[in-house]
Amino acid sequence: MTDEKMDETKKKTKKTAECCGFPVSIFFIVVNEFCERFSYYGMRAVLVLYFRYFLLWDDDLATSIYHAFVALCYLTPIMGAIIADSWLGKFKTIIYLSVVYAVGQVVMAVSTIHDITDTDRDGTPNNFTLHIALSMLGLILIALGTGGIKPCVAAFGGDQFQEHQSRQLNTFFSVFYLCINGGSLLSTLITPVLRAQECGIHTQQQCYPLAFGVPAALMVVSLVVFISGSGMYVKTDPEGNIIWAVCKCIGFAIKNRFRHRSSAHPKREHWMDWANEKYDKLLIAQVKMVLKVLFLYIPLPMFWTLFDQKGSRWTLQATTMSGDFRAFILQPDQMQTVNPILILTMVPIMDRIIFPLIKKCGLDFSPLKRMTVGMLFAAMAFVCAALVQIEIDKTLPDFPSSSESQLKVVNMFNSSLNVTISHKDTLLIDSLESSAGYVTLDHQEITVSLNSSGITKNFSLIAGGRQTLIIPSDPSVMYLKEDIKSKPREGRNAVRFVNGWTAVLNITNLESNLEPTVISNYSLVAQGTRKFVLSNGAQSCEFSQTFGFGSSYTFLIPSTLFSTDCKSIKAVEDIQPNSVHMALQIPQYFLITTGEVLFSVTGLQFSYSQAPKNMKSVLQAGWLCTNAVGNIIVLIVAELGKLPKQWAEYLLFASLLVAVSVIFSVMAYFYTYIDPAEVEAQIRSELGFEPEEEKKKETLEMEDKDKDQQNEQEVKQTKI
Ligand SMILES: N[C@@H](CC(=O)O)C(=O)NCC(=O)O
Repeated sequence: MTDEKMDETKKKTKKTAECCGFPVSIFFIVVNEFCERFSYYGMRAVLVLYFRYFLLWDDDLATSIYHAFVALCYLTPIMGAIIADSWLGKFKTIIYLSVVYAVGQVVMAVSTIHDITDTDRDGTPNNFTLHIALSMLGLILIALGTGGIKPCVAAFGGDQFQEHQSRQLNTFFSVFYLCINGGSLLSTLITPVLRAQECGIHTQQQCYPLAFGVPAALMVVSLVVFISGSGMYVKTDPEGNIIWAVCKCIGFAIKNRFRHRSSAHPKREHWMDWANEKYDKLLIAQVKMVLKVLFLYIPLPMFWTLFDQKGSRWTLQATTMSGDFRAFILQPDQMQTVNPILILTMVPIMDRIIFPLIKKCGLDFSPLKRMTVGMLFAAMAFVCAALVQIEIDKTLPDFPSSSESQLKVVNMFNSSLNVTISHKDTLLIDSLESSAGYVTLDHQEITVSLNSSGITKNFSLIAGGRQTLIIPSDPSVMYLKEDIKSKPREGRNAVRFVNGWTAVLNITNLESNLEPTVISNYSLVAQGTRKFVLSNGAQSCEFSQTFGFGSSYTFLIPSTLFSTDCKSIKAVEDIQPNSVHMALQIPQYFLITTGEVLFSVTGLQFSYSQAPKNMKSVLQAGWLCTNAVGNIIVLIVAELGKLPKQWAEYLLFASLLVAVSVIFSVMAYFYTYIDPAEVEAQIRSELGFEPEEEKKKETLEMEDKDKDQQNEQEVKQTKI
């Protein structure tokens, strides 16, 4: 026997150090997972904003690239599993791919430094191509790394347990999940705060380098922690190119079945038995086990399709709600942290109280039943989301349809005006006032007549748009300005000013000085009381306004501005602030998280326990792939399924998941749980093999004897 083989045998029989019944090496693995998930979720938390506000992509492109990246992160586990199971083993795969991951995070952080291409020092990069290229390279490396190590880390953790530690193994998967969510919670809270800081060499900008740099540092820490535990791990070696062997075995079975399709050939118990002619019974049995589980996975992506929308659709829903919790203000994207917070509390409650209680009541709550119930919880979460959406819709403005136009009129003239639109609607508007709300018109070509002065003017409105007609102090130069026709993003407030004063004004928060009679572009301001200082160089005054979430205002500045110390400024509300409270999202978060605990934590354990020893990472990868497919479904639905009402889309998803969970429960009913080790041992004994370890020990002893005999012979020969 070679030294290598002897080492391997020793490794497999190695006794690991234990603490409270757990292998000590587990400590390094869970800390590693905590840091890695911090790195991943921290980066993900600010990614869409980076696309939107640094690379200046539009909403659709930013969302699509974001979901494509998430999908890629869950597709690469297949590659990681192949490398681990057939080439490097889990330990080395985790180390090498973590290096790729850390490099990716560093490249990503570098790509966010605007100063590297800001040659004219105006605060915006001058070479977007370089930033885009670097960030795409960074994201690809991150996806390779995070996805590649994902199936290996959980399976590697599982490998650390001996047979007598099966109870601890289940606890390990729960603790593992807690670490994932601990990392995710902290990073989702911290990185948005880091982003909000200002930094830069030449100009101060939102600090994306810090927001991406900290996750990069955590990834390096994760790698160092993992390497530190090196001496303690049980490292099982790869067992050859198992995936290729499985594919060949399946291919042969199909080919052989096809060749013997005539009724003359007796049927076999399982179609994989058609591989009997060429492949050994053990491999065929292992393939059957894996296929049985993979078949069960087919309906699972639908769960992830719903689950992953908490990062997109639900966050957008939160932007139309009020985040004022009195003691603190919650931003729409921070609402996502409710999920990891609930996970951290619910996993222990489920593990310690609910599951033991169910068991005590004599109820059978097997893993597949848990997963089915988990799906139903997720469906209920979407029903809740639909109900909340209906409440929100009641408070949303009626934005125009694509064939309609909406018009508001602002009177900056020094007396009341009768404004007639297209000889039909007549509006009486006082000086420094606006019409009450928007007039909706089903045509775009309009005539506006100011009855007292006899001025008449034709305008062409934007179809599907909202506009304001400004009548300045000289009504003959009245003009149109386009208004926003959706809620301002991220729960902020859109404000603009109409300058009715006689000269140019400088207003804080506005990009440039405001000419007389002109209306400014929108500026976005956050919730709270905001102060605006207006000055003309010689005089200045300030006024304050308290904003909620998602409102839009036009402030009318009168000619008496400085004589009234800004008090005569008139606020016109174009879009009312959000009035439905974000707390209403808590029930849907609670339901989806309960679903996640039942579905995801159980699925992770199930994938590990039902896989043959040499195919554990393969099944972990298969499990993660269901997540990738779920994200791809989100992408497709976002592109194709444009339902007119958001609540209807939520209900559609809920119904689809209920239908899928019924199918899954039928499939689960026919699934028989197995102990892969037992099945393998049974087949080995049927084939006349002895148990693996015994056999190896015997081989070792026999080889030792052989060596002794050889030595004796050599000695004899030398004597002769
Ligand atoms: N609950 C999620 C984390 C989050 O969305 O913040 C989770 O546990 N995901 C599993 C994972 O492996 O990241």
